Amino acid sequence: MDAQLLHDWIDTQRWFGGKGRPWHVAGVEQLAELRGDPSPVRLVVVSLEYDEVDLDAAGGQRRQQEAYQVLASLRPEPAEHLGHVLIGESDVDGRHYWVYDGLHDKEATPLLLDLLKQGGTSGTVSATALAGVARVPDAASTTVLGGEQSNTSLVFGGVGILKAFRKLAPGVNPDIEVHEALARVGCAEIATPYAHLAGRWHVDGVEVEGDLGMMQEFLSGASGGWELAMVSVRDLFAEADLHADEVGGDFAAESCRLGEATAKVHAALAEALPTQSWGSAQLQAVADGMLGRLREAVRQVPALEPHADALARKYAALAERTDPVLAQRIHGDYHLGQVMRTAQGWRLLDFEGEPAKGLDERRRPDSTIRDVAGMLRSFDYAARFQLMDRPRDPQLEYRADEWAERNRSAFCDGYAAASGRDPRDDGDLICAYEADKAVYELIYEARNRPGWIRIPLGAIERLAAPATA
Ligand SMILES: Nc1ncnc2c1ncn2[C@@H]1O[C@H](COP(=O)(O)OP(=O)(O)O)[C@@H](O)[C@H]1O
Ligand SMILES: O=P(O)(O)O[C@H]1O[C@H](CO)[C@@H](O[C@H]2O[C@H](CO)[C@@H](O)[C@H](O)[C@H]2O)[C@H](O)[C@H]1O
Repeated sequence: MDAQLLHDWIDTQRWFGGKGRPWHVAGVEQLAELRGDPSPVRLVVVSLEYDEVDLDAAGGQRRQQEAYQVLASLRPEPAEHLGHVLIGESDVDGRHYWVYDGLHDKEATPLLLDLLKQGGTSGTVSATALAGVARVPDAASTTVLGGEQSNTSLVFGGVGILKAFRKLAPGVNPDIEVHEALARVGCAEIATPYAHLAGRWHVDGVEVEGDLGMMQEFLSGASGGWELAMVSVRDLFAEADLHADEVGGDFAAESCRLGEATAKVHAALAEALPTQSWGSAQLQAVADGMLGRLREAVRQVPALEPHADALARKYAALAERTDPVLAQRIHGDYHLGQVMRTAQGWRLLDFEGEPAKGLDERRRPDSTIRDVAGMLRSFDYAARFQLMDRPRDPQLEYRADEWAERNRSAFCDGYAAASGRDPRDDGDLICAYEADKAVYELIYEARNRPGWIRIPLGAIERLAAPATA
């Protein structure tokens, strides 16, 4: 397939993380042909290389490489209904095709479903079917989820959802690993995993193996945590003379239940996967990592500079802690967009960890306080998001503070009730992890949504301010 065509298409996709940096296609490798003539469907890995040269630890020059998954649906005739997902026209194996993004092609996606349901292999792709996949109907209709996603998710027959990973990495994908481990210990606060896909491709001439996708139970009728929080804040702003606990859409009881569900998942993770006890050396390493991210963020967002010393002191306090910290597998990128409320309770989604981190780092044990801090930051985001496009209004800002505080506190209450340990008792940890998350968000917003930078910057100003008696 034509490399320039793939380049120009990938460069415009929401799931492509390298926008704005020059890069080129280094190779296109076919892993499997799911259907042959006359309209082949091929699962390919596009390897790309960034043009800028980095220095590696030994001072050598190297270029960063990445691999992306594409399901290419090759049609000998143009398909008008797929015009919005056309990759382009290309000559392949001596024939002319219109090439489409097969994950959006309802004639191509059933081939993936068949493979997932049957298990077994096709080319270098292997499918592992788990118990629940039998519930997905054979002739399932497919819907592609819209929205801001780092991957592409397909809903089959309203019963199963397949997340096809776009950016691939050799090794075990944490989302699959964690879902399987949690299902094994009977954790109820997740969507049951149904099947997964792995494949083999080459990096620098060496064959590697990695995960391509996971199918799990589709939580039908569930509502997203972020959307529910938005409704609650909207109701509060509509009656700004009332307190957060007086309006109909009060969210505190849900936040408390979310805290409980979070604590249960943390307990299940500690049961299912290895844990560590961190002493001062490990805490120093964590503080160093946070400091490194802070320095990088100051380089990218100069408005952070005046607060950098104060944040660095919070990280130093973490390293001075004398009590050991239990480290275990955690969610890693926890926020209101990663949880859904079903009729039975909250469910946690997407255990992939922070997309910007490498796979090894994402699989490393960490303090559960990283997740708690992530969700506390998310309550702050939810409270302030609807103030973004309005003229400044001190009354609404006051209400937003109140909403954030009420729900942050309810979440910690729920977490404490279910775990027997109140996260607020670990003030030094919470403070350092919350600051680190806000710094991550600052970089994320600068790259993706510059208009939102005020939210994490405001949090950093508050966290950096000297404590008042
Ligand atoms: N099991 C599920 N049931 C219903 N909806 C889901 C399920 N998993 C994910 N979703 C929906 O898809 C969105 C993106 O899923 P997520 O796993 O976070 O993907 P990504 O890693 O691409 O961000 C979620 O916010 C949710 O709306
Ligand atoms: O869900 P992803 O794994 O893609 O996470 C990334 O994008 C999130 C935004 O969609 C980002 O979350 C930040 O914005 C949220 C509101 O949109 C807010 O609830 C979160 O608290 C805030 O961190 C996330 O950080 C990023 O990794």
